[in-house]
Amino acid sequence: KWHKIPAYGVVVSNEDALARELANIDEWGGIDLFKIAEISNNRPLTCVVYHLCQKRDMFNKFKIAQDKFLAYLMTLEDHYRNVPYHNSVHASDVAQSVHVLLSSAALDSVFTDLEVLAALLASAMHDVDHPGLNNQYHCNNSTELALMYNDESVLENHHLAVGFKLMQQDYCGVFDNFTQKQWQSLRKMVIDMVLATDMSKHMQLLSNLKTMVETKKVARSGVLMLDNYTDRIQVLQNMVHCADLSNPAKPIEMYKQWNERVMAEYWMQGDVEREAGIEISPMCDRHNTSVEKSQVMFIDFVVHPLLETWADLVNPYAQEIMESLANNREYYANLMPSSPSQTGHSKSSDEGTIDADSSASEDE
Ligand SMILES: COc1ccccc1COc1cc(C2=NN(C3CCCCCC3)C(=O)C2(C)C)ccc1OC
Ligand SMILES: [Zn+2]
Repeated sequence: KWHKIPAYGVVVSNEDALARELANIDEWGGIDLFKIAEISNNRPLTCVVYHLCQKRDMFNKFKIAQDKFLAYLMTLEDHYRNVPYHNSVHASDVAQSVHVLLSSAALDSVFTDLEVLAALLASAMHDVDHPGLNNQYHCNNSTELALMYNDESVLENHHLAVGFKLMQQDYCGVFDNFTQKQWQSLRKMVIDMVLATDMSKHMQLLSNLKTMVETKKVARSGVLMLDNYTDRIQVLQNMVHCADLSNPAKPIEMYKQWNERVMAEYWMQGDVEREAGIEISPMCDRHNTSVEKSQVMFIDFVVHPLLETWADLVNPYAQEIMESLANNREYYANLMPSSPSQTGHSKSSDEGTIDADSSASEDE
């Protein structure tokens, strides 16, 4: 018997409320993923990604069986853990943020449908089965995962292995109608994007993006011209990376919730390390972290440099994102004990800086 698929993929008590929450899905910060998690019985990833694929007509373009795609999304979502930050709400946030970045006028018709599908799929699976303990923890303790992946992008390799393994299950045969060429291209792009979410690759990614901005070719219509795989995948990798680090550029109420969650997860890791009598990772010690200072430094040394470069690439179509980031930085700078908020992005005081390159190997 043909089972009717619910409008948003998931059976919900109040479909109208879900429809309302999803109405502004095309806008930056336009939807509240926490509310969507509540309404969808904690299936934000399934309903957001299913809805985005419907809006982008992916099922017809690639002859994807909707029931199998839904089964895959549900199984993928089931394999996100109930950790404070790296759960399926974060993945749904990254997917929606990528959807908005992809829709930038500077990227109009730049990417193929296959590349768009790959970016959405990479976002959906990019943190699956995240244990709430970062790469540095796994490497320091030679955990099973660190041994499996020889300390190299340990979590990111694991997210990919789990995300693709789940597709092998026959009821998740999402890409049965793909040609071998399509499948291999999709798989390679998803792998390249998810591996690029490893924070230890941040400086390399940012430097590639800066080079692209300096050498960018723009058509008369104002859209970017990307004529080889290296350039195309670098823009896609940076897009997913920007989405992954976009919390500080979202409406303050949502940003504050993400901040509480990421601190909770880091402090839990610090508790595990303290219990085990091992060195507590930076930012993970609940007894001496300045929440506001962490945010200002995260923005000044990691998020602003990245989003500013992205804004240059798609100029002028990311001004709203940059304004939101600047407002949110002031919010936390004003909350910082003692120092009045500084204007602009001056170097923070000499208590050391965050070098995403060195310490970042610890994360994601
Ligand atoms: C240095 O910032 C922090 C330290 C500890 C707690 C919070 C912060 C600031 O707030 C956020 C941070 C992250 C992340 N930071 N990093 C790493 C951390 C190590 C230092 C340098 C590289 C960046 C990550 O990998 C993720 C993406 C998970 C994500 C959301 C945040 O806020 C909503
Ligand atoms: Zn992530």
